[in-house]
This record gives sequence, C-alpha cells and structure tokens, in this order.
Amino acid sequence: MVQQRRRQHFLVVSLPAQGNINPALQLAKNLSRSGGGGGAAVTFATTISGHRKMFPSGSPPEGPVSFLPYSDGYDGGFDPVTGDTEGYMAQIKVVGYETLGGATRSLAAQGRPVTCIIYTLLLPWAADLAQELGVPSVLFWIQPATVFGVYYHYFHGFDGLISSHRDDPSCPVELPGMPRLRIRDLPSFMATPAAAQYAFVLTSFEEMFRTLDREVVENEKNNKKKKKKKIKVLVNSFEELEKEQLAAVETMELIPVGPLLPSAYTDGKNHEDTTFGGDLLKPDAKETYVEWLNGKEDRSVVYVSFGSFTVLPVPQREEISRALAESRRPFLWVVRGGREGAEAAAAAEKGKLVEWCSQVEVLSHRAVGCFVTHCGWNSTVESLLCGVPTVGLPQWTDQPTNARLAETEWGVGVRAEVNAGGLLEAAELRRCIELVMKDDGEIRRNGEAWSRRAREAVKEGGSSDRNLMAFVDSLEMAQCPTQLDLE
Ligand SMILES: O=c1ccn([C@@H]2O[C@H](COP(=O)(O)OP(=O)(O)O[C@H]3O[C@H](CO)[C@@H](O)[C@H](O)[C@H]3O)[C@@H](O)[C@H]2O)c(=O)[nH]1
Repeated sequence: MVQQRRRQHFLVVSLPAQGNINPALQLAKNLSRSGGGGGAAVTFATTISGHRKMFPSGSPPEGPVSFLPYSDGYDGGFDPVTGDTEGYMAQIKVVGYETLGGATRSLAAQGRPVTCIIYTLLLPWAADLAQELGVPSVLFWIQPATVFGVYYHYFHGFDGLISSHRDDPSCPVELPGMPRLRIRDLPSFMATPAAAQYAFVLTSFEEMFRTLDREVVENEKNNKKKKKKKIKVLVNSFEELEKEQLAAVETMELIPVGPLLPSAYTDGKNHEDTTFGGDLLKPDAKETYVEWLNGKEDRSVVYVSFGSFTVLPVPQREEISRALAESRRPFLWVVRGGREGAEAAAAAEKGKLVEWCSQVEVLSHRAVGCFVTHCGWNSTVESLLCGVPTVGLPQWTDQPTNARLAETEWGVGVRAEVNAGGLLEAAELRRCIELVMKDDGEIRRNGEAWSRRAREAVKEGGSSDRNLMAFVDSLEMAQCPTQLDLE
C-alpha cells in the first residue's frame, strides 16, 4: 500500500509587531524548504498596515513565501502605546476573522487551498477560523517553553496562589516541570497588576489556552482507539535549552524548532538569507554602524537595545547614557523615541547612536562583546546563538522570566538590579557590563558553549530542523485523503 502525499499550504498569521513578525517570517521560510517535492507552499499574513510598513515600496520581494495582507479594521495603523488596545483586540478579532477568512477562501478558489493555519500570540481567533475552514491549526509560541508552562499552570489552578503572593517579589514559585522561579521572575501580567491598557493581555492568553484545551478534548474524542496523540505547539526554542519544560504539559507536544534566525547566521549555507525580511522601522544606513564596527577590536563593543516596543523614560536614559559615556568601552545604542536623556552618550566620541539596525548582523559581528537588553525572547535567542553575553534590564511581559533563565539556568548573562524607585543606576550598569565582558569569565565560556549547541540544533539535520520536517510529515500523513492500493 502506498500513501499519496498532499503538498501542504501553510498560512502563517502574525500580529503586526516586530517581535512576532521576525520569528514567524523565519518559520515561514523554513517551512517552505520542508516536505518532499519542492517544498511546501507558504503564505504569510499580517495586517494591511503592518504589510505596508514591511514593504514601503508596495510589493514584497520574489521568494518562496507569498504575502497576504488582511484588514484588522485599522488600515491606517494602530499605535499600541497611545491607542485603545482592548478595543483594538476586539476589532481585529471580528474584522481579521472576516477578512482573513475571505482571503483564504479566495486562495482556495484560485486552486491554492490552505491546508494548515499557524498562528502566533494573541490571535486565538485564527484557530476558530481554521476550524470553520475545516483545516488544522497550530499555535506558534514565540516565547520560551518555560513561559508557556508558567502560563499553562497559572490558568490550570495556580492563579490564586500566585496572585496571593504578588506583594512578595522574592517568594519562591514551584510549578510542575518548571525551574525554580520567584514571583519577580514571572511574566509581568501575572506578577503585578497590569496597567489598565494592557489588562487585556492576560485575558487574551487565557482565551488562547482555553482554545488549546478545547483542541485537547476534541483530539481525545477523535483518537479514542488509537495511541494517544497529543496536540502540537511549535516553539521558538531548542531541545537542549529547555528539555524538561518542553515536556511539562502532558496533553500537548511542544515542538522546538528554533532558534529562528536568518540562515546566513546559523549554518551559513544560505548566504542570501541575511535578514528576517520584515522590518517595520527603517534601519539606519548600514555604513553608519557596520563599517564603524569593522574598525573595532574583537569583543570590545557594548551593544544596547530594548527591542521594538519599549521606549525608556528619560531618567533611565540619562543613567544609561552616563554609564556608557563614563565607560572606557565603545558602544552602539539603539535609541528609540528621540534622544532626550541620551545627550552624554551622543556626545561621546567612542559611541554610536542609531534609531534601528539589523540586530542579528550586529550581534554576529566579531566586535560585539556584550548586549544590554530588555530580554525580549527574540533578543535572548539571538544573543544566545551568537554567543554574546547579556546584561538584562527586563521591563515587562515574559522578559523577567527570560532574564532569570539567562542568568540562572544557562549562565549566559546577569540581571541588573534597579533601585527602590525602579531605576537602573549608572554604577550598577557599569558593574554588570564589566562582569560579563571578562574575557576568561564563566559567563563568556557558557555563552560559547550555548552558541555551539544552538547552531547545532538549527543546522540542517539538527534537532530543530528534524523536528520541523517531522511536524510537516505528520500533517501530510494525517491529512492524506487517498490511499493507492497497488496490489
Ligand atoms: O534595532 C533593532 C532592534 C531590534 N531588532 C529586532 O527586533 C526584534 C525584537 O524582538 P524582541 O527582542 O523579542 O523584543 P520586542 O520587540 O520587545 O518583542 C515583544 O515580543 C516578544 C515575543 O513575544 C517578547 O518576548 C517581548 O518581551 C516583547 O516585548 C528582534 O528580532 C531584533 O533582532 C532589530 O532588528 N533592530
């Protein structure tokens, strides 16, 4: 008996946020190499406003991934800092569901039916859409498996216990299958009451976990007689990094397929794949910072960046600015939201300030010796793969957990301590920078070891690569509608 395989067509759906778009786009590229017979078809969908920012010239470049913009009801753009975020999430749920549904049906009418929807965070409605269209859906979790596990337990019985200890940041938290954490290491939305504007995030995460719970129940119903199959969740992590946490939720198979970085920086085989390909902000001209880095000694430069979302308050910028200006090391600082507070650093001749850069190119440059970061998960895995030790100044969401993992579980960084007013002072920042920059230090050695393991996982034939291929194969076999009996 021979089974006829069907070519997959993945629809990868992302919010128009940089921290979501980058790993989702890289996953889309990797999926396009998967499956037999010339690879799977992959379409990447984000909102019209996000799509316009990604491709200001109008059309995306030719390549293995197709692009499908859909309306969220805010085609002119939405500012998550000043706008009504809760209203936005309610709107995208209705309008996105409708417009993405319509666009997906048009693809089917053109002879390109979608066979699987993969969706990133805060888009649980994409799973409902998949159900309506009669195709499977898979969550792509773009934070560490540890954070997935922590949220899972929070929504499965531990919420009361955690909430009742919120006043004690150093209180230990022991959750099944998770490393030892404290209240201060938990995702901010559960460790501290979120500002009203972001209260919706916890609700949205809960909705996402309830969607997964529903899938678990349906899956068990449909597979009663067969060997117990788990529902699948793709994760931007790798086996060695979070072995126990990946196995901590019994009813779900967390499949690590990361770290997702453009392949020029991982196995170096595809030299063309040097960017994620979806910058929402315009990078400074490369000559201004890459050529500047070229002139610096190996591991001498302090790179400072707080991701795509955080705009630090002016007093915090002043402290960082002072620490960098007074340090004897060269630095490259991505300053977002204007230069107020960064004047001392701007005036220092040994430093460079930019508004946006190609971070993976910077982190993989031989001249970069440490990364002062907010510990967003993409920044964390990018620095891990590049072997650049970190000084963490977590702000919110998963960042406190990521900072804890980097410091305690993997030993590749330190978390800088803030004062009673929540401010990281210049002296503390300088102390942390000197600690991680030590040439023969343990942190640097750990960083090198984890960099090797991360590259090993993601290269062709490595564990993450094999996991992704096996995931695609499992879908092909599951959906195979035809069996040709040759006998
Ligand atoms: O000048 C810059 C600065 C950043 N980046 C890239 O932008 C992305 C930033 O992602 P991340 O480090 O995860 O930070 P955020 O943009 O803040 O991401 C949000 O989304 C992530 C995924 O959910 C969470 O882990 C973070 O906490 C959350 O703030 C990374 O790929 C960087 O390489 C650049 O290319 N150039």
